[in-house]
Amino acid sequence: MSALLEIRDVTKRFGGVVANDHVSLSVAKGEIAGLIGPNGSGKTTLFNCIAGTHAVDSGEILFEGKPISHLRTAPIARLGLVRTWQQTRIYGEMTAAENMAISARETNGGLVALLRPVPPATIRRAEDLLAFVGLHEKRDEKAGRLSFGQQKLLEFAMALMNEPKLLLLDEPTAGINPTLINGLIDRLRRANTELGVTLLVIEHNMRVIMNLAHRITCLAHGQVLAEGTPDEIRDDRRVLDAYLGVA
Ligand SMILES: Nc1ncnc2c1ncn2[C@@H]1O[C@H](COP(=O)(O)OP(=O)(O)OP(=O)(O)O)[C@@H](O)[C@H]1O
Repeated sequence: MSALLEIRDVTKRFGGVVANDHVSLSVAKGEIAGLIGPNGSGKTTLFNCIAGTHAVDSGEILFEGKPISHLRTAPIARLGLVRTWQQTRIYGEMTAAENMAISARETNGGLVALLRPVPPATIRRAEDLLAFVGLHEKRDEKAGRLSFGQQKLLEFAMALMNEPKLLLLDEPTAGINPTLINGLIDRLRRANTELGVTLLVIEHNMRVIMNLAHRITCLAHGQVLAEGTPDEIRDDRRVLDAYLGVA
């Protein structure tokens, strides 16, 4: 598998805090990669650097072989690299279907595009994706009335609207009840196998990430501590120590 995303020696500081300290990692096209590490180890900062929210202090980030570290969020999203957030970002007063339509437009022309009628192809894709995440029956319900787990599924469907090549998911299962978690894992896997979306997933739930990821990178103190298959990471003493605060 060729590298879709390559992070080369990236450092990001906030004043005296080195949040990412010479981090290198790559995500192959077609894989589900996991990113783990104790609180404050630099996972979200790395996502922000990749997605263009933060400028890196040094190092380089390549997407499909092209440098993207100088680009902002919107142009990066247009290249097919999209992220989701720990907190859901949906419009509660709009219906699920309207949220889907808006997410298609936000990366394709800004708020001005909202004034234009929704193209039939967008409506069809929104319907298909709502069905894909199991929310088709809720399409006309206000998004703010959906359960938290359903809102996360809606947000996932919204992220798929623009046919991302790489989706960065920040704690997709946080706050979701165990029954819905299994459904979400299934949808993430199917997005990977059926829709061809490569995934890079930050996850604190070890059961989820060990189950889902093909390969896992563990950060500690802003640095890459370990990298390997779920089995290798599970058996790595350094990873356990980092979580116990020993490393
Ligand atoms: N905007 C910011 N300004 C100042 N310091 C920051 C900022 N963002 C992150 N940090 C610091 O950078 C370090 C890494 O934080 P980051 O949020 O990336 O870790 P994390 O692994 O995502 O943590 P968590 O698992 O708790 O979300 C922490 O010391 C944090 O306090």
